[in-house]
This record gives sequence, C-alpha cells and structure tokens, in this order.
Amino acid sequence: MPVVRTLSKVAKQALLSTPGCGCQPLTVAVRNISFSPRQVTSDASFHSVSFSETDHPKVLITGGLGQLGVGLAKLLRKRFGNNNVILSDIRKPPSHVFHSGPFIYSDILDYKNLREIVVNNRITWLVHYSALLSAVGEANVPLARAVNITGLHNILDIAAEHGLRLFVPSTIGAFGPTSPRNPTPDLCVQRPRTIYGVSKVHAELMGEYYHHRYGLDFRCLRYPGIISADSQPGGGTTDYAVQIFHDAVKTGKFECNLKPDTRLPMMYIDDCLRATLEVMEAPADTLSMRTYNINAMSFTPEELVQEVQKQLPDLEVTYDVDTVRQAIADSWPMNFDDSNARNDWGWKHDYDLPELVQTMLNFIGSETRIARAN
Ligand SMILES: NC(=O)c1ccc[n+]([C@@H]2O[C@H](COP(=O)([O-])OP(=O)(O)OC[C@H]3O[C@@H](n4cnc5c(N)ncnc54)[C@H](O)[C@@H]3O)[C@@H](O)[C@H]2O)c1
Ligand SMILES: C[C@@H](O)[C@H](N)C(=O)O
Repeated sequence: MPVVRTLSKVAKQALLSTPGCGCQPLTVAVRNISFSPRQVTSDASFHSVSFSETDHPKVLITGGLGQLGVGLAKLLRKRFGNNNVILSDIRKPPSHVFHSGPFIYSDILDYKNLREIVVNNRITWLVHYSALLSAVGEANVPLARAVNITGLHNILDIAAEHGLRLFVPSTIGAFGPTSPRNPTPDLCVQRPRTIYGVSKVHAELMGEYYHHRYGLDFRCLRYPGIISADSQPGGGTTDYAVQIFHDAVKTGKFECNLKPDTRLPMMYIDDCLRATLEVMEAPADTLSMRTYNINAMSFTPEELVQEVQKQLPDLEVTYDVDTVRQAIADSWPMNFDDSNARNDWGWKHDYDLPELVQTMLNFIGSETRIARAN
C-alpha cells in the first residue's frame, strides 16, 4: 500500500508540473535555441543570463543531502565563495549542514518551485544529484521512475530555458550484462537491467540530445562506486565498500552482502568531487564528448578485506549474499576505461586502494576515538 500511496502522490505532483498542462509561463534563454523545449507563449520574455568568465558561477545542488552533495558544496564553496553555492533537498538538513552555508527546500518534481529558485537566486550552474540509487530503486520502481526520469525532465527544461551549465552524474550502473565488462569503454552497448540504470542511460541521452538540439551546456560523468567516510551511501550496490570501514573500526566484524570475488570499479569521494569540478570548469572545446567514464581503482570484497586487514588484522568477515544486489553487481562493469576523460580534460585520480584504506581508517578511527572520549 505505501508504494501505491507514494505513486499516486508522485503522479499528482508530476501532473501538476508537466509541460502538457499548459500552465507554465515559458521563456527561452539559450544561445542557438530555435525554440524552447517547453512550448513558448506569444508574450514570453527572452532573458539571457549574462555570466562572464570572471564572475563566479552561482550553483544549485539538488539532492544535496545524500552521500555526495555536502562534500561537493564544501569544495565548490571553497572555490566560489560560501554564498554562491546553494544546497537543496526535500529532507531536513542536520544542524552543521544548515549552518555551513545556504540551504533551500527543493523538490525536483515541482517544476515551478525549481524555476523560482533558479530565477530568484540567479543560478548559473546546476548540479543535479537527486536520484534513487540501484538497490532502493529496485525496491520502489514507481518512485525511482518519477524522481530519476520525470525529475530529470524538469531539470533539463529549467537548465535549457535559463541557460544553465548542467551537471548530471551517471554511473557504472548505466551498463548491463551485454556491455563489455572488463574494461567497459565510453561507447558500447548499454542495456542495464535496473530502473536506476535505465534512468541514467535516459539522462545521458536526453542531456546529449538537449545539447545538440538546444545548445544546453550538459556535462555528465559516469561515477564508479563512491567511498566516503563522513557521509552514508543512499542504498546502492557498492555500499558494502563504505560499511566495511565503519564495522571494522567499531565492532571488528563485517558481514558482506556481495560474493568475495565480485569486482567493481570504485573511487574515493575526494577524487569524485574534484573530477566533477574539473569537468564543469573544462573549456567546452576540450570536451569531445558530453558523457565520460571516470575511474580510479577496481577491487573485489576479498581484496578490500585483505587491504583492511593489513591495518586491522583481527577483522572477521563473513558473507551473506543479497541476491538483488549480487545480480546487479554481476551485470555491471568490472573495470572502467576512462582514457577519454584522461586525454580530453586531463582527468587523473589521486587515490588507489592502499591510500583509500588508510584515509578511511584514519578518518573513522579518529571520529570513533573522539566519540568515545566524550
Ligand atoms: N554514491 C555513489 O556511489 C554514486 C555512484 C554513481 C553515481 N552516483 C550519482 O550521484 C548522485 C548523488 O548520489 P548520492 O550517493 O549522493 O545519492 P543519495 O541517494 O545519497 O542522495 C540522493 C538525494 O536525493 C534526494 N531526493 C530524493 N527525491 C528527491 C526529490 N523529489 N527532490 C529532491 N531531492 C530528492 C534524497 O533526499 C537524497 O538526499 C546520484 O544521481 C547518483 O546516481 C552516485
Ligand atoms: C554505483 C552507484 O551508482 C551507486 N553507488 C549504486 O551502487 O547504486
């Protein structure tokens, strides 16, 4: 029943915000746009965002309270100034996030709310992080479809109409069992078997279509599984690679939900966020494509355990395989070919497996020592 209730709520919101209702006052903004992606009214005003290279961008991050958004806001605020980066989400921010810089409520299914935020804050860059990840997406397909697909349509239209530079992350999950898996190149068969993957292929194709059709400055990186110490993953297949560090430090025991030999591409969060900033700042003429694989390392649970046990030899590991996650992982890339990102805009990762493990254990270890002392 909760699924049905959520679906009808989502459907109502979606209906209220779809272009088909004809209730949007519409604008066209972008260079090279012959007409707006949403129908243009006869008295539409034509704004163009003047954003000179010397100005700092004014950034909005959607879905900013998940694993990646707070860290990205911190990085972008350091570069562009605190007030130039607005975090948004539909959840209530913890106090330290609320007090660290601008935060605003934004539901990406509410088109008018999004447009108001973009207009009132003179947003020039939009980083679209809202999504349901692979495992939670399979648990609630209607909601994943609404957030990841309908929500994306709102984002694309807002970005095109207001001349924004738009970043949408994709994922290793945008590939499937018929893709080459070791390594997976940028351009190959993409037939994912999750709603998450399907929605991300859709996002890649729609973003590229809007780029060619309307001149939208769309930029997209396919992230591997991201590993972070101070933020929790939101329900994906790669979550085990974060959880192991917390359990190893706190209890000395870890139960892994993937088989020991499941190889997946992974990356430390600092590399992921830096890549995001770098591709957003890359001169357009260096981008031969609009969607790039990025990678850092690739490992199995067994290899990760061995590396953690070099620091914590008493760590005990058992395996209790989650069949949904295992099936997803078995259809994803084992290694990611990111040579185009490296050649085009100079992508280079800093963290390999040993540095990742050391950094995670240092961070979680010191946090745990502080918590125990208080
Ligand atoms: N974390 C990873 O390993 C990883 C890997 C590849 C790609 N990505 C992509 O990066 C992005 C960010 O990932 P994350 O790990 O921070 O995700 P997350 O699941 O931790 O956070 C997603 C956020 O979206 C918000 N959200 C859900 N519905 C919303 C709505 N209707 N309106 C606004 N916000 C809504 C949630 O409240 C949540 O805070 C996602 O698009 C994800 O697909 C992440
Ligand atoms: C890989 C990525 O997209 C996410 N961490 C997931 O597992 O769903």
